[in-house]
Order: sequence, then C-alpha cells, then structure tokens
Amino acid sequence: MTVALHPSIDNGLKQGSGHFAGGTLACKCKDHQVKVGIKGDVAHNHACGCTKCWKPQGATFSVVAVVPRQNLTVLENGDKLQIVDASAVIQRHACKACGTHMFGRIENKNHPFYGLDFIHPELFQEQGSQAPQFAAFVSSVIESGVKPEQMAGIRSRLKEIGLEPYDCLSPALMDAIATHVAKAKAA
Ligand SMILES: N[C@@H](CCC(=O)N[C@@H](CS)C(=O)NCC(=O)O)C(=O)O
Ligand SMILES: [Zn+2]
Ligand SMILES: [Zn+2]
Repeated sequence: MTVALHPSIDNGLKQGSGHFAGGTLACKCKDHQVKVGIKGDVAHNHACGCTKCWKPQGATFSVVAVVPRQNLTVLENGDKLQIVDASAVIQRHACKACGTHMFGRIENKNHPFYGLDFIHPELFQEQGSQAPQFAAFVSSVIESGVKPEQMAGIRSRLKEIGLEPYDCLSPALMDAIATHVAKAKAA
C-alpha cells in the first residue's frame, strides 16, 4: 500500500499555473464559512511534518505556504476565528467551529519571516497556485504517532513525488534565516 502523506499530493504534485492571481481560502464549515482573500500567488509552498501546522483529517503532513501579510484579508465570518496558541511564534488563526487554520501570522518584528503569513493552499476555491517545493520537519511526524520504522517509506515516497525531505526547513530557507541572524548580530 502506498504511504499516505496528504490528499493534495498523494496522487502526485499538481503544478501551479505560474500566473495565479490569488483567490479565496474557505474553511470547512457547511455554512457561515470563514473566508480569507489572498492577492497573488503563494511562495515557498511545502509539506510540513510538524505537530503545530494544521492538516486535514487523516493526513500525516500539512501543506503550507507563505504570502506577504499585506496580501491577506479576512473577507467573511472573521468573528469565528481564534488564535490557537498566542505564545507560538506563528499565531495560527483557526475557525472555532471546524478547527481549520485559516492563516498563521508572526507578530515579532525581529523574526526572520516577519511580514509573511502562513496559509494552506488546499483551502483555495481556485486552482493554479504554486505546487509544493519540498518537505520540511519530516522527522517530526514521529511526534504525531508515526513509527520510526515507517520513516524510510515516508522519505522515499516524498522523494518519489518530487519533494526532497528535510528535517528542518530547506537549505535555502535555513540560509535565509542564518543571514538574518548574522545581520542582526552585526548591527
Ligand atoms: N518538532 C516540533 C517542531 C515544531 C516547529 O518548530 N515547527 C516549525 C515549522 S511550522 C516552526 O517554525 N514553528 C513555529 C511555530 O509553530 O510557531 C513539532 O513537531 O511540534
Ligand atoms: Zn469553519
Ligand atoms: Zn509546521
């Protein structure tokens, strides 16, 4: 049996159109859905194995990407949103009724990723946003109950669909973080 990672990637990656103009993210409620508008395409889309990122029921990984925070607007039923953990670096705003995380925001202005909001592209009502580029925090799936002996199969399935597995972020993002830290230390 093939290892299940996440419904939006289990049948292979669906490449983005390359000119996604943005769209609307909708939560999973049957009525009074929380809707969030996004201008333009997402960036750094990836599968995340950490325990904090929202995943649909049964998924082992989350699929999460970033957008500039000024490109995100809560359009409808924002009163249903609550912050999951106010002490986390990424403050995840979730629908109180269905639990779907609609966006994650960094409020610490000194954080390397300040200015970017985290969203789940599978919630777009429209097609064509950037496909996942890599898999992050892969070893962390063990913290959600995956057995260590399942890891080889998970990593090889990720590679098979074209997602290089990393146990933290991708080298490019780790370099960006380290560059930010080095500049902050030098200042
Ligand atoms: N092993 C931890 C890793 C958590 C973690 O560091 N997640 C990363 C990727 S989303 C992060 O940047 N977290 C910041 C936060 O959740 O606020 C877990 O699975 O809970
Ligand atoms: Zn909802
Ligand atoms: Zn995560």
